Amino acid sequence: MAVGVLALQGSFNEHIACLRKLGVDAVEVRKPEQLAGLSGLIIPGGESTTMAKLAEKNKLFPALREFGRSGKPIWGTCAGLIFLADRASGVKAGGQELLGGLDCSVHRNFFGSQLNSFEVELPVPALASQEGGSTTCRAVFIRAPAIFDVGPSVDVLAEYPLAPGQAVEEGGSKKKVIVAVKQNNMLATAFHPELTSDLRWHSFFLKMVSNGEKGARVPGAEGIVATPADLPQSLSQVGDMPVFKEASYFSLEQQ
Ligand SMILES: NC(=O)CC[C@H](N)C(=O)O
Repeated sequence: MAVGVLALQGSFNEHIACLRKLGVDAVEVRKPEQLAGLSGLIIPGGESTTMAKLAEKNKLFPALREFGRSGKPIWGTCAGLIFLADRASGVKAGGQELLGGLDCSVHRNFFGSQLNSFEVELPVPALASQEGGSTTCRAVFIRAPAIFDVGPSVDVLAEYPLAPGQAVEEGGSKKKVIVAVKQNNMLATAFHPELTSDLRWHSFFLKMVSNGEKGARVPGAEGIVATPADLPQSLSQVGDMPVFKEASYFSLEQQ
């Protein structure tokens, strides 16, 4: 079983490393013909407008759409989520091409700029019930999008309760937004599991791939998502990952 990672720009190397840690053949995809023979595809985070331009330049859109239509699993993280969405707001002037297929409305930069990037311990009960382990995962949000609404065949796997006064681009009255979903053969997360050592999202996706997933619902996804009432305890902001602390420590030492 080989899984492709769209390798036009963004965090494709990190996804490939996670797949290899799980013993899966990972293939970099830059051209339409490289999709042949793959059982699943990851579209990484990065910058969705740039990624769309590069995909267009490499004539990838028809082959990517065909890949999704054939029922093969596709997982989009962050920019990859925007790519998969049927509807996107907050896009750059002139718009951007979307792959589509995922029945949701996404705001491209909901949480703001790079300076508004953050990490949280995010409640992920549906993931934990399938993969075991903690009922939260460390979620890294970098210039992250958010999902405002989803169609009836979409399972919501995680929600983010907005902190009071949290700076957002749109929808200031919202109490929570959706940050992880699954619809048939499509999985999407607004955050970056590939930047943490928790491999459960990759393992979750690989189960979709090995099941040749076409339309399964996530057992129990409905009604077990965290509510805003869980916020103080379960959604506390966490500090930078140790790797970031070390990097700043070394750069201070060298000055
Ligand atoms: N980390 C990310 O992938 C950020 C995505 C970014 N908001 C975009 O427009 O593509």
